[in-house]
Amino acid sequence: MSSYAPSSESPSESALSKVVLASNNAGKLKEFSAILASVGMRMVPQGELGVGEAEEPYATFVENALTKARHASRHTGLPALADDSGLCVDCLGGAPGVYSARYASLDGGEKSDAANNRLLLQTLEGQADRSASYVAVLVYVRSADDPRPIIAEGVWHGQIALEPAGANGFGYDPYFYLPDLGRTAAELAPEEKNSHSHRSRALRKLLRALAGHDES
Ligand SMILES: O=c1nc[nH]c2c1ncn2[C@H]1C[C@H](O)[C@@H](COP(=O)(O)OP(=O)(O)OP(=O)(O)O)O1
Ligand SMILES: [Mg+2]
Repeated sequence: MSSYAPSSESPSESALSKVVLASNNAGKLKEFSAILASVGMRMVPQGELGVGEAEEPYATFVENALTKARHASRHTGLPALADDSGLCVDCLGGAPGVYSARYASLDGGEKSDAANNRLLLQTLEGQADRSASYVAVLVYVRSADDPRPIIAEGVWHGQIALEPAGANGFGYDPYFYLPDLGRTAAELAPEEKNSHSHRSRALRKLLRALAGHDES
């Protein structure tokens, strides 16, 4: 099937279906496509267009997301949307934060969700304050050198659980406990996670900003 919308679809659909989603994370891609589908939109994952990973050398989510978006746009000639996200733990001063994907590997371990979760649990052993937030910063560029990127941030507060629970989601989700919901993010159905998550909050803000952008 073509990645591009047929001309019979709405203007927003045909415009956004020519946007590259600048991520190779299968968990993020699933969440983005479900949220976008719920508002009748789709974007093309960069992998479908042969775009590989961008470097993420910066200490802020926004700079990394901007670099990923510019990279995907440069390689495809299309507008691009990127997500840089992570888990910020209060008693660790916001770590692992932008380094969440590399948390264990920066400590000599492997680069995997399992190793990251093991290190997190070990680091928080005996810690009473286990409050944490997921943060997602999304950046949209119309071209690789767009001088006016659109930026949106979403935050989701929770607690780091003592034991993992649930098999949905990805990354730190089995340990990200939501006191209000009484479950971890990995115990939520995908549509429940998408109605609460940092990523969905940021994406809804971004879509609103995008809709109003050319008028402002
Ligand atoms: O909803 C989430 N549920 C669980 N974990 C999450 C979530 N959101 C971010 N995270 C964690 C996973 C990874 O350790 C890091 C993102 O790192 P980040 O560099 O943005 O993504 P990535 O390298 O996996 O994919 P890509 O850069 O291609 O988008 O934060
Ligand atoms: Mg990454």
